[in-house]
Parts: sequence; C-alpha cells; structure tokens
Amino acid sequence: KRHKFWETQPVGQFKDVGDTSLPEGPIEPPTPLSEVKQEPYNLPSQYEWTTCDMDSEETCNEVYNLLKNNYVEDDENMFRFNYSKEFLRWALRPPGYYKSWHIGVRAKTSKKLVAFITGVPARIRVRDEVVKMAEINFLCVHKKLRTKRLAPVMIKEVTRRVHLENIWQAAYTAGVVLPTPITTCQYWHRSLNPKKLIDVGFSRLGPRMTMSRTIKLYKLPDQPVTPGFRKMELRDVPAVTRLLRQYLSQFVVSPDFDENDVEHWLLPTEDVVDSYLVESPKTHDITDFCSFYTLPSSILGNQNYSILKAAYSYYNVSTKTPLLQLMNDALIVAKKKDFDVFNALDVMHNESFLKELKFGPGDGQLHYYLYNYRIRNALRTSELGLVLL
Ligand SMILES: CCCCCCCCCCCCCC(=O)CSCCNC(=O)CCNC(=O)[C@H](O)C(C)(C)COP(=O)(O)OP(=O)(O)OC[C@H]1O[C@@H](n2cnc3c(N)ncnc32)[C@H](O)[C@@H]1OP(=O)(O)O
Ligand SMILES: CCOC(=O)c1cnc2ccc(OC)cc2c1SCCC#N
Repeated sequence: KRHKFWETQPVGQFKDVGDTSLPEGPIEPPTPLSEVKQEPYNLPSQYEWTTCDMDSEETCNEVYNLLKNNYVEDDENMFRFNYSKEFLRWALRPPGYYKSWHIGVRAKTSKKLVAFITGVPARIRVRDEVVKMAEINFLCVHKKLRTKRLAPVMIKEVTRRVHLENIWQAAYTAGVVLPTPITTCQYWHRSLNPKKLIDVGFSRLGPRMTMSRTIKLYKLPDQPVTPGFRKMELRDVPAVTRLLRQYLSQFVVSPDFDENDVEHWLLPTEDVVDSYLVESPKTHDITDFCSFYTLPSSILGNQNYSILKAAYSYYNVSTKTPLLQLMNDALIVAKKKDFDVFNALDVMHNESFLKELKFGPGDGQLHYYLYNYRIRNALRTSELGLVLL
C-alpha cells in the first residue's frame, strides 16, 4: 500500500522492518528552533485554523459535538465513541499542557468546526531513556470532508506546534495500520449487562444458552471481596506514585509518572476515571491498585438503546492481592456503577486474567506508534505499559 504522506515522515518505514543495522532511538535530530516553520501550514482557502480553548463552555461543546458525530466507529458501524465534555477537559489539560496543541479547523464563512487534532505533553520511558513526547489524539475530520488529504495537513500542523516547544517525539494509537506499529494490541470485552449487549447485536446467545442462563453466567457479587479495597483519595497520591512507578519500570515502554501526573490521571473524577487501592488492614500499606476510565459510545441504529456505558481498564498494579482477584473487584464495582461492558487491552499483565474473568476477544485491533523514534524490534503486548485514551 502506498503511504504517500507517511513515507515522508520520520517514522519506521515498512521497508526498514528487520534492518537491525538501524539504531534504536530518534530517527531525525532536533531542528534549531529558529528553523522551525513559524507560520501555520496552508489549509484549503475556505478553511482556517483555530485554537480550541477547552476551558470555554462553547468551544468545548463544539469539540464534543464534532467528535460525537464524526469520531471513531467500529468496523460494523454499531458504535461511535462519545467522549464526554468532562472527559475531554481531563484528557486535554494534564500538567504542563499547551492550549496551542488543541487545534481546530473552521469553515471561514460559517465558522463551523470541521476538524480537530490534539497533543498533550508526556514523559515516556523507552527502555532506559525517558523521552519528552507529545501524545497525539482526537484526530477527526468531519464526515463530509473525508479523503481530501486534510489529515496530513492536521498532522503536520500539530507536529510544527510541538516542535516549537522543543519536543521531537510523539506517541499515538490507531485502529488502522500505518508505518510502522511498535506493537499491535487486541481489545477484550467483559459483559456486565449481557441482555443489552445481545439486544444491540454485539453479543449473541451461545448455543444451548437461554437469556437467563447467560445473565447468570456473567453475574457478579454485590461488593468487592478484597479486605481493604477502597476508593483512592488525595492523601494516597505519594504511595500510589511509588507503587505505580515501581510496577511500570518492568515494561519496555511506559509513562514516567510523577506525583502531579498521578494526581491528574488517577485521582477519581466522577464519570471520567475511577481508581481503587488495597490498604492492608494490618500494616496500612498500599499494596495494590486498579483503575478504569469511562468512555460511553453512541449505539448506532438500535430502537431500544442509544448509549453504551463502557469502562476501559487503565493502570493496574498487584503486589499482594492476586491480579485475578483485584480485577474481579474492578468488575464488581463497575457493574455496581451500571456499566454495560468492561473493556481491556492485552497489554501489561492483562492476559493473565482475561479468559478466566470471562472477557471475550474483540474483532478490533489497536496499533501503537512512536513518531521520530525507532524501536529495533516490535514489542510483545506484555512489554507495553502505556494506555492512551
Ligand atoms: C514530534 C510530534 C509529532 C506529532 C504528530 C505525530 C503523528 C500523529 C498522527 C495522527 C495520530 C492520530 C491518533 C488518533 O487521533 C487516534 S486514531 C483515531 C483517528 N480518528 C478517526 O478514526 C475518526 C474518524 N476518521 C476521521 O476523522 C478521518 O478518517 C481521519 C481524520 C482519521 C483521516 O482523514 P481522511 O479524510 O480519512 O483521510 P485524508 O485526510 O484524505 O488523509 C489520508 C492520509 O491520512 C492517513 N491516516 C488515516 N487515518 C489516520 C490515523 N488515524 N492516524 C494517522 N494517519 C491517518 C492515511 O494513511 C493517509 O496517509 P497515507 O497516504 O500516507 O497512507
Ligand atoms: C461492547 C464492546 O465494544 C465496545 O465497547 C466498543 C464501543 N464503542 C466503540 C466505538 C468505536 C470503535 O471503533 C474501533 C470501537 C468500539 C467498541 S469495540 C473497541 C473498543 C474497545 N474495547
């Protein structure tokens, strides 16, 4: 497949896969800031760049509606992600964020928001190197403006604005294959509301299974079983940071979280992110941690339901409680919060609990990418310690 745009970019190229003579690390050196293009890339004449101020209720609404109507759908067009406004504010305003990296495109006449792309700064460790990167996300072009090569312009513009902040690497995921994935993950789904998933056509009744038998199969206890299992609080940030940093150090690629990052990304925020920990009743040590984020989807074309309430496994650490038991407690609290499904990628140690906790494999894949950073050999999914939203 010809990737006319991606073949011009400092990313691993398909032709280079397996060429062990190429060193791991940055593909291109930084450009002197004076040489970074000072002015925005050209858009087609009827469009203009805009910086989206997510603090503005009006602009946040426009971004929310653009994504609600034009963002990612599954291959069968059964679902479309429906990121909430509070989720978008959380995702786009981490410590050290740049408003200038929240980039929109408007039609000059109507001022309608027709495209969007974002970056947020992150410190990502690759093996023993901690690299300042931009995490790129929410690339969206209105359905009516597709296949006009707008995406490459959006990507070049966010790249230019990231360069202006002296950052030269990026991390991103996509459901499509581009040059060149550092690893490819599988989505797994654990039914919490099997009746709804069958009604919308995602799941089907198993052979020789009745609906009541199926509901029983996925039934969960009313309360978590682990003694000392409780919601994370602000006072837990230092201990959770220590626990998480130690745990993530085993993976080849992972975030390099400090206490400010942990406070932003992992402190419970209603309808956005939930996090729980195990405080040993005896020693009061914090020994385990689990978290999931809330990402609803619009259900496309179903008479009875319009929204799917989905929880997505985020970062989990087990040092004393078996991961299987910890994740089962996560399922229990998610069911209690009325989620319809609990989703997880086969990253980190997730493979150790997926089948036993009755997750089923999805048919979608998620490819992980680094920009301007070569990884010598593709990673196993169990070597990946990074979850992007
Ligand atoms: C140092 C800092 C560096 C920062 C930047 C790092 C890189 C960040 C990269 C971005 C990471 C985003 C991560 C992220 O947001 C998470 S992945 C979600 C992406 N968004 C969606 O799928 C929403 C629905 N789809 C759309 O809005 C459009 O189809 C989009 C906008 C996707 C493409 O619009 P279009 O109207 O359908 O297509 P054209 O404009 O005609 O352009 C075609 C070219 O775009 C390439 N393409 C298609 N989908 C892509 C994708 N998901 N990533 C990268 N490239 C993608 C495609 O291969 C082709 O290039 P090629 O000819 O070379 O093959
Ligand atoms: C019921 C299981 O599927 C999903 O939860 C779901 C929901 N909404 C989506 C929107 C766009 C979409 O595009 C790939 C997929 C979904 C999926 S499956 C992959 C995400 C996970 N887990």
